[in-house]
Amino acid sequence: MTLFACIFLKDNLGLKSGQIGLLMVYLFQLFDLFQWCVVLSTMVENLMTSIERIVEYTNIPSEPLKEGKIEPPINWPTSGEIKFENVSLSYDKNLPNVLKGISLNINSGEKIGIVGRTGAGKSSFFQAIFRMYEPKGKIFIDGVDITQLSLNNLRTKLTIIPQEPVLFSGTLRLNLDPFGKYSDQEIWSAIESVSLKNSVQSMNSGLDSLITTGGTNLSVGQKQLICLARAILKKTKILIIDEATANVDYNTDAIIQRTIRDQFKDCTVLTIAHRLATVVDSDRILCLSEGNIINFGVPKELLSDQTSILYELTKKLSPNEKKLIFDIANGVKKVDLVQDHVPIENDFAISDEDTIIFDQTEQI
Ligand SMILES: Nc1ncnc2c1ncn2[C@@H]1O[C@H](COP(=O)(O)OP(=O)(O)OP(=O)(O)O)[C@@H](O)[C@H]1O
Repeated sequence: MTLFACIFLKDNLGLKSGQIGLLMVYLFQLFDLFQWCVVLSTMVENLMTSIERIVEYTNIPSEPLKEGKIEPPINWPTSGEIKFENVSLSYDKNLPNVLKGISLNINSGEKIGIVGRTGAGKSSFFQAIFRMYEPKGKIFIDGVDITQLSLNNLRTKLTIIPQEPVLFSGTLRLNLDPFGKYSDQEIWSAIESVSLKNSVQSMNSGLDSLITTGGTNLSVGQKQLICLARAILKKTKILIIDEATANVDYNTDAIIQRTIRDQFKDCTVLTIAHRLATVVDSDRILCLSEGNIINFGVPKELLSDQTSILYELTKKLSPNEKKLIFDIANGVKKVDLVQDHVPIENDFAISDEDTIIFDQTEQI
């Protein structure tokens, strides 16, 4: 438009050809500049959401991590017994209780599966143990009332493997041992326990290989195995698993379960799982519904009771899956029921930058 105006009005405006050329050059540069301004303003707008989030987070009152009424004994907990006495939990004082007066005893070293329909209160049960929200009633671990402990003392003594594995951008070593507490030998031993030793050894940088933010260069199963290695290193007397294997295939689930059985033999392990095969070989199953305990017993007995929640949950399964659940509960070894897995070692490859690149097929 400007070009045509210049050509047709050249004489009227008294412009020379050279001036028109110069005008066009500046005009094109200006277009680029405008485009770049639009790109930058959109980027700023997008990035401002991060600032908004930071401001929001800084306004959240921090938890009093160090304030506690009692100090636990050194090395607490040594046996991992858990006792709930009339425990209720509500997410806000204006909201109804999601755990309604729960009382139970979990013995030292017991493996407990927690099942129930969605919204039954399974995760809330864990929230109460970690005091993410303050529960009413009393929770004892090895005889110590955890509601009287500082959050720091409580949470450093428990380990959780959450549904979404948490990995940081940084080295593999940092992800396994963020506080630099363990020797290389201990870290390697944990890596070996989760079948990652050969893969990590084959990397140029070994433990110093890089993991991208959130572990985006790993599959879900691989991230879970790294989280499991981290839990093995920390090795607390109580391990809590919140649907950690919900998004992995049966074989990876079997590897994780087998590793947990081997490595946490003497620990109390509480596991929430929607996949019944994951928990039906537990010592006891806790069945929750609407924040109440409906059944708490040995899987085999619960499955023979047609009124139990566990039996009810098997009704939705295919005949093969149902048979698998009953077989496991009747003592057929779970690891024998899944196909041999493809070793995870095959899935690793290393780029020139020493970043760990995994096959994204999640076939471990
Ligand atoms: N942060 C929260 N704020 C308010 N209510 C919540 C919150 N988290 C959970 N709830 C409520 O607490 C109840 C129990 O939820 P919870 O997450 O413990 O159930 P769940 O058995 O773990 O379910 P799912 O299997 O779907 O994870 C539900 O009614 C839910 O709506």
